[in-house]
Amino acid sequence: MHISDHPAAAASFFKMFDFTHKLSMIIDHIAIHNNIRTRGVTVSVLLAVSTAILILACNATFKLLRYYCLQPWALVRALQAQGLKGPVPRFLLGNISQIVETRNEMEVYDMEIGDHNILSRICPYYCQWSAEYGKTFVFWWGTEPRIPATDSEILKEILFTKSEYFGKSSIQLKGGVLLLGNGLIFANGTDWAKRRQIIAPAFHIEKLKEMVPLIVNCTSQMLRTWDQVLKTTEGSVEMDVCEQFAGLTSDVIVQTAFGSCCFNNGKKVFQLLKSLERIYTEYNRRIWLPGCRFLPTPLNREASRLQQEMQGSLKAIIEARNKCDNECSSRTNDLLGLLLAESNKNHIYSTEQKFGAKELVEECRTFFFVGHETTYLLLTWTIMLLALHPYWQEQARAEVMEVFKGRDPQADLLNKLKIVGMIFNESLRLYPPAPTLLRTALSDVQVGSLHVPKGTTFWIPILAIHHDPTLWGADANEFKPERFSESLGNSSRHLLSFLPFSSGPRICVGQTFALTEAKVVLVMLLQNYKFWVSPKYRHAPTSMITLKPKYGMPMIIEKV
Ligand code: HEM
Repeated sequence: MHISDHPAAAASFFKMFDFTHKLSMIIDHIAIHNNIRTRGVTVSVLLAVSTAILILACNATFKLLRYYCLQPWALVRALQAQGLKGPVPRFLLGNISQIVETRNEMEVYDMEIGDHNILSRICPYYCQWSAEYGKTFVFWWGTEPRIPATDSEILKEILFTKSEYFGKSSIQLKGGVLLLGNGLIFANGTDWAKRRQIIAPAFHIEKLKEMVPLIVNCTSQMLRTWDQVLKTTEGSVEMDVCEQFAGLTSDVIVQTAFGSCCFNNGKKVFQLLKSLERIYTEYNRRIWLPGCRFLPTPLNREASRLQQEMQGSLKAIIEARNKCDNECSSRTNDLLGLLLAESNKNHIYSTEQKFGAKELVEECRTFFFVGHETTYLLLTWTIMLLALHPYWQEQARAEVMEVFKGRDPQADLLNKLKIVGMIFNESLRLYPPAPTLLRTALSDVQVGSLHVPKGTTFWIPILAIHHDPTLWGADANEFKPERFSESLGNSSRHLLSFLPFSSGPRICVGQTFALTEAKVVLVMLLQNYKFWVSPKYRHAPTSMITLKPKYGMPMIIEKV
């Protein structure tokens, strides 16, 4: 256990240091008056240091004991007293080992291509436990109790009516910060409200419209390279579209959110994120005891080196943007422009709400990750579904041809794409890029008939909700875009059955950005190419933070 792993222990260390100093001065005073000295080192110093070490050790032990034993034990009792059952947790690990083992077992095999019943593969532990204990049970992620929430009335309370009682826990922060950064996505309370207020204007619909030509430009560059490859082959080519879309969406987020002067450093950040993702995957395959991540193992050392390089590249982006020429400074309303303006302000906010250089770096890191990862996955799964369903591929192409008549996509016409919208919704339902959500009670709160103690987390399995036959019908695992023929607002179906972007005040801030980008790219793809699934494709969806195809998405591509 490292001292920095536990902020409270770190604080007590510094208090103790101060205390040692004062104690040593008092004892020194007594020692000098009584003439007690041993080889130049006063007895007082030795006495004070050993007393301080003892007190420090007791204090830290008590805090660790409270954090890892007493608090979880109190939570177990409070939840059990209300009749909540669940799998038996192990000391410190909770049910992590069962989760990791069942997931690894399922991933040994590939699925049939065209089989969209992926819940039992992605969340096998949930299927097993919900069959055994019913809809509401409790399992443990380390020392954090997690209660699945799928009922719409409960979801309404967590995400809307009582959302202020919920936030992100320190365990979630520790798990995700490696990739996602400690930005808006992990903030709580007034800190979250302040950050959201600064960031939201960058995603205003009018701002997004200005970004469409930039997205068209980035997509054209990708398609030019595809055309060049196609010229050298006999009319068709095989390509891993997952890799292609990852590159494209990273170019788009750098250009639209950070400015063109950041391009090279932006590329570097994405390479580093890719390496960090490999490490994160490796971390998730193992079972970790608290503090293990601070041991100097080769994996931990590599993670720390990459983290440092990442901080360096992000700082370079911020410096470059600060010095940037007119091209960038005219776009002060993009994401980085807004963040820089905020951090350059003379702050009237309390230290807690301060938006300084550190916050700026972390926020940029969040946007680098979430700004491209989820959108390239939406595009990847959508192309797979269209390749498997030529009827819908043709319907979508016909609509695109009718609306744009072969021209580049324009912002004002994008909302005329009804069929394309239905296809994206159905793709987000079957393959939600963010398959689960977590909401931790920041104080005691009543939810439905449950008294939820502070520290309890609701685990919202978006994937399970989206595949639930009681909500979506017996054909819930089939690709049927016609389900979304009514607009979502008019649909009689409960809004909380479809949560790809979450809902309530913490709904994805980049939702419209992502859908605008995805539409522009899909329009340009359908105008130019036809898609078939390659015989090399292995259907093996896997989930770490996001839901992705384990072995990429090789596709056969042909000119229209
Ligand atoms: C298909 C694409 C996307 C999907 C499916 C998606 C999904 C989500 C979900 C489910 C959440 C809630 C997470 C939670 O509360 O734990 C979320 C939050 C967030 N998303 Fe997205 N997202 C997408 C694209 C984007 C893009 C393009 C950006 C930015 C450019 C973005 C930025 C964010 C941020 C900053 C949050 C945190 C919001 C807050 O807590 O106030 N997302 N997203």
